[in-house]
Amino acid sequence: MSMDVRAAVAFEAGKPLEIETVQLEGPREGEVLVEIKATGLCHTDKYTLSGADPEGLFPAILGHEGAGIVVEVGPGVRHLKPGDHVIPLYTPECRECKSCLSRKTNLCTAIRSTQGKGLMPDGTSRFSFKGQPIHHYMGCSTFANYTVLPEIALAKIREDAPFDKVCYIGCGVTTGLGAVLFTAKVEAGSTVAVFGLGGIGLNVIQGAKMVGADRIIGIDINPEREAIARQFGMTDFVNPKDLGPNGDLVGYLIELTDGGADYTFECVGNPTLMRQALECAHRGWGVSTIIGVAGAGQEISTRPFQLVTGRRWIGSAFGGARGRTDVPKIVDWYMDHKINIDDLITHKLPLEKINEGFDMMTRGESIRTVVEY
Ligand SMILES: NC(=O)C1=CN([C@@H]2O[C@H](COP(=O)(O)OP(=O)(O)OC[C@H]3O[C@@H](n4cnc5c(N)ncnc54)[C@H](O)[C@@H]3O)[C@@H](O)[C@H]2O)C=CC1
Ligand SMILES: N[C@@H](CCC(=O)N[C@@H](CSC=O)C(=O)NCC(=O)O)C(=O)O
Ligand SMILES: [Zn+2]
Ligand SMILES: [Zn+2]
Repeated sequence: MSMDVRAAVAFEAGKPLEIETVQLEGPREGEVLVEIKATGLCHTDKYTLSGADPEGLFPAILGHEGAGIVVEVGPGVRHLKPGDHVIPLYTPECRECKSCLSRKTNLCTAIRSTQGKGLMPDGTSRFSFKGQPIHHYMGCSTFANYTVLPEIALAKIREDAPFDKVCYIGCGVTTGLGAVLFTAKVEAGSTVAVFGLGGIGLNVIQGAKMVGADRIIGIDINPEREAIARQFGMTDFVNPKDLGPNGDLVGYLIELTDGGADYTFECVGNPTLMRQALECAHRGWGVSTIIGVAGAGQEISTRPFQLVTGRRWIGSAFGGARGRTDVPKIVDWYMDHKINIDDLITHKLPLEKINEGFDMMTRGESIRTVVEY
């Protein structure tokens, strides 16, 4: 049986999303139908819509930062029931695959190949429009008021958590906090440099403050980001534009930190900044974590000497978090006022105005926009 749902459809790269009524089939074996109550707009959605994502497929229903309620479960679903509150996981946690069992990574491989093709694990799509299939996106497709996901791609959360806030835990909050806590494992007393103070970078700052970093340096070309970053724990702000057209950002940061930062994070998706973030990490022990997603064909480079002399270059997806295990805990942190989400959600829109949310992101006016259904 299929149902009508409201969705913002990405028909073509580089074109605005179009609000349409599309058809959604019910859940099959191991799948769950979820009513999405709210979704955040992440830079990654904009990146894929732009056409820069080598895995980008069209038409598709984008969105991967949602929260909602289970409506129906398919055969074989063991851990969820109608009425449960959930957060969709673009990084699932099956607890059975080689990656999950390794305990070395959060990158569950159980359904990654079909997810990357915009399909459910059985190789088909549940969405269609005028009889033609529409691709799923990152296994989530939260820009629709109902969606279907595999059970292993849903974190069950407490029922008193507000959807319009905790949806952000579905990507940005977990990515930023997790990169500090689970990937880099920043210690108290550290010096941290954060490149890019958007929806991800501000959560890196929040995480660094949480673990007791002494000094937290924020780097952004948007001067509007200074005040909010200071509110979240940034101690020093650097606008690379203030250094002039030939400014030496790396040299400036090394001097500012007496030899380099213990930990640096790239939260923009710009290979030049990735190099700068590595090179301003401290000789001998500095760790630089790439979070930003770069466009198709882009590559990173540095002199191998930078690594020979003890800097380490690592990356983090979904903050290294194991979604079904860690996301409910992060929801608890929010409910216990241990983390601040409210001040990062700067705008709320109905689905019909979703393109305005992306326009504000492009102009640097919003941190996170949330669409409430
Ligand atoms: N690895 C992962 O798991 C995830 C990666 N991402 C990626 O993280 C990146 C950031 O995402 P959001 O914070 O949502 O984006 P955003 O658009 O909210 O923030 C980007 C920030 O970077 C700043 N910026 C742009 N160019 C800059 C430059 N040359 N120097 C310094 N600052 C600059 C902007 O002013 C803005 O404040 C994106 O590439 C996104 O795709 C997002 C979520 C998860
Ligand atoms: N599809 C892109 C890469 C996109 C990417 O790196 N995604 C991140 C999450 S970004 C969230 O906002 C991620 O978790 N990647 C791991 C994964 O398995 O996709 C490309 O092909 O370059
Ligand atoms: Zn995201
Ligand atoms: Zn797995």
